[in-house]
Amino acid sequence: MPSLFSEFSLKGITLKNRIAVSPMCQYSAENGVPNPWHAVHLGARAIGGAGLVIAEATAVAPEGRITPGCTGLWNDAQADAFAPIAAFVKRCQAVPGIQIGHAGRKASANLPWEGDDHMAPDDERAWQPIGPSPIAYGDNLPRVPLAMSKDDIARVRTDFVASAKRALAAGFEWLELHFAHGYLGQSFFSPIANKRTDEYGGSFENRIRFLVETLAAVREVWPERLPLTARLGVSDFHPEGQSMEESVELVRRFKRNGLDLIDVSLGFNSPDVSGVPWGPGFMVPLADRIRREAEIPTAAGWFLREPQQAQDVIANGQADLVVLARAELDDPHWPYHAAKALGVAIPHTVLPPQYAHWLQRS
Ligand SMILES: NC(=O)C1=CN(Cc2ccccc2)CCC1
Repeated sequence: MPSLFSEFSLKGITLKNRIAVSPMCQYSAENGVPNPWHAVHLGARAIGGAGLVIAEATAVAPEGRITPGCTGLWNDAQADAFAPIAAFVKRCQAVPGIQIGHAGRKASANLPWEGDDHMAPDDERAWQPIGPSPIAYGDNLPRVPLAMSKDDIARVRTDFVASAKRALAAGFEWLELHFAHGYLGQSFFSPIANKRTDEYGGSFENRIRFLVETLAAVREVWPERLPLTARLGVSDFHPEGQSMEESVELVRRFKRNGLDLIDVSLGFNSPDVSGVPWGPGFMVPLADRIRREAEIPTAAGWFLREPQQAQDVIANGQADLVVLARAELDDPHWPYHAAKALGVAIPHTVLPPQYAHWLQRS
């Protein structure tokens, strides 16, 4: 049995395979409420055989959305709308996960296919982005964020806690804190975005404070038996970005504060991505390093598409899970097709009986 299709147990949860559907923004919600689009988007990939299906970056507060189309868990109506979606994913023997986050200075943007840029400040849909410092991301996201007060920081931390409780109530069994891609959590860690002179900026200890405090607060309400994870940009591949040494140490602190797995990604704190070594599996070596040096289960993503490539990541012990995004948009049955490609004995068992009993017939 290829290791890509081996089980993975973490706390009280067991994944039937190592394939995770990445949290992918659908920009299809109104007032943050998921709808049939989200049910079919996530449900189709649960049917397709992934072991873990993670719902998109879901805002802990209205101003934490990337765009007006993003989902939220800042109220109970949103949680109620997520419940049948989580239940369906579970019915397909996949684990229902959700990523919660705050877009920080990247918030208040147009949908990617409607500009992918900050909405004009006088756009009736727009709102004021907030962040660690009054420093704009730049390029397509030029708005200068309002520097957060200590009260703002405390409020957003409690928003994360409240959203985690709603995720639990909705039936999610895997929680991922969004601390990557230049959004709020990532930006506090980044020397590029965070120029604060109080205890939330400057030194490494100060720049990780928001992330560690938020993780610790969420851990207190997220059941011990369920995995609490985080997606972290471990590098910006940028001279002014945080070092890998700092990222390894931050993950060690996360682990000490109850993190069960780290999903390794990019920082995206600067529009200058000229240093990023784009290419097949280019983040796998960094995930491998985090896994070994912080001694924590790890998920690896970015440009993973071929079955053998994904199989090698797991078989070589470079990560415990592979996270697929575009590969799963391209093919919701990617796990089934990978099982066939990798010679799994009865590949159709990757699919639910409604499909398998026909596909097993020649
Ligand atoms: N919610 C997220 O984490 C998103 C991540 N993205 C990946 C990405 C970021 C930067 C460049 C390419 C792709 C696209 C937009 C939404």
